[in-house]
Amino acid sequence: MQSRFLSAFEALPSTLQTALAPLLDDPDFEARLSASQVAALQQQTQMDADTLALALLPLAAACAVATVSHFNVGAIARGVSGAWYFGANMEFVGAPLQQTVHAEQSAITHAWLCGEPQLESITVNYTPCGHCRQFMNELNSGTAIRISLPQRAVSTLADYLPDAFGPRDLDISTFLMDHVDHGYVAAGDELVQAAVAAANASHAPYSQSHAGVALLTVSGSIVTGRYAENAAFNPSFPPLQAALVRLNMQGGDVRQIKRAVLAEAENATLSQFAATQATLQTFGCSELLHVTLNKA
Ligand SMILES: O=c1ccn([C@H]2C[C@H](O)[C@@H](CO)O2)c(=O)[nH]1
Ligand SMILES: [Zn+2]
Repeated sequence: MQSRFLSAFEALPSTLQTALAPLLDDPDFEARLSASQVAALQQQTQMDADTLALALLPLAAACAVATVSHFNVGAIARGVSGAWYFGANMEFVGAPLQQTVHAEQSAITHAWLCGEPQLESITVNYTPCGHCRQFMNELNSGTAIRISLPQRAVSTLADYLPDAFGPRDLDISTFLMDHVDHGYVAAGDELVQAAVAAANASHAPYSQSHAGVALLTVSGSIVTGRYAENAAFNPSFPPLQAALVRLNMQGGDVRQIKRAVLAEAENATLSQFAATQATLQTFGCSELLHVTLNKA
């Protein structure tokens, strides 16, 4: 079992420990559960889905990298496919606080990067902040997404974010997690192509400044992240942060990043380059290639 899970695992109810042990003992456990794994856990523990998700939260929170606040937030995004995706907050020493990843953003991005088409629920160990409520309002599940918290009745985003401002106010009809392919191409190696694929699936309906990041780790694996814009602009989630979420969920560490590629649409209004470069430098990575995307 990955060391980050050890103490949280030991504090779980014993029936849940028994049911989870084979999954967590897999060294390649990527902090997500397939629909059949969720069904098996429910069957073995006799817990309903909301109870099980709440019980699993300490494991999600154990993925937090809270080097500034030491406040671990965990979230579990539950997809319509039946799969569940862990998320946790990430803080970056040496970078501005604005680069922080919230647990809800982490779980949602994790689900999106794994190809989940839509979310049904999100379970979190603290009440979602205003920024996360706004971030969630970009989703294709709209304000119907269920929000489950410890010792609180399950409500929807509509309850947590009344009188919401969202994509529809700007006449946008493509929502976060909708399947898109922007059809860009660029020449380059495998890492470049991974960044191109990420940009092609990015959500930038407000600026059309589609962007994707690909990271190469010291162990040779590639992790990608897609840019996700928000109707209120500031809660937009940068492509580097998305890749860092995936890296963290896979058990990786920002200090393992060897080389990075940022792929951005040609003549875009916005650029992620300076921010991406600055944040990567705080991890000791100075190898960032900037690739321009053209329509095929
Ligand atoms: O909704 C919230 C509120 C806060 N945090 C994180 C951000 C930061 O890392 C820490 C302190 O705010 O908690 C979340 O992950 N989600
Ligand atoms: Zn938040």
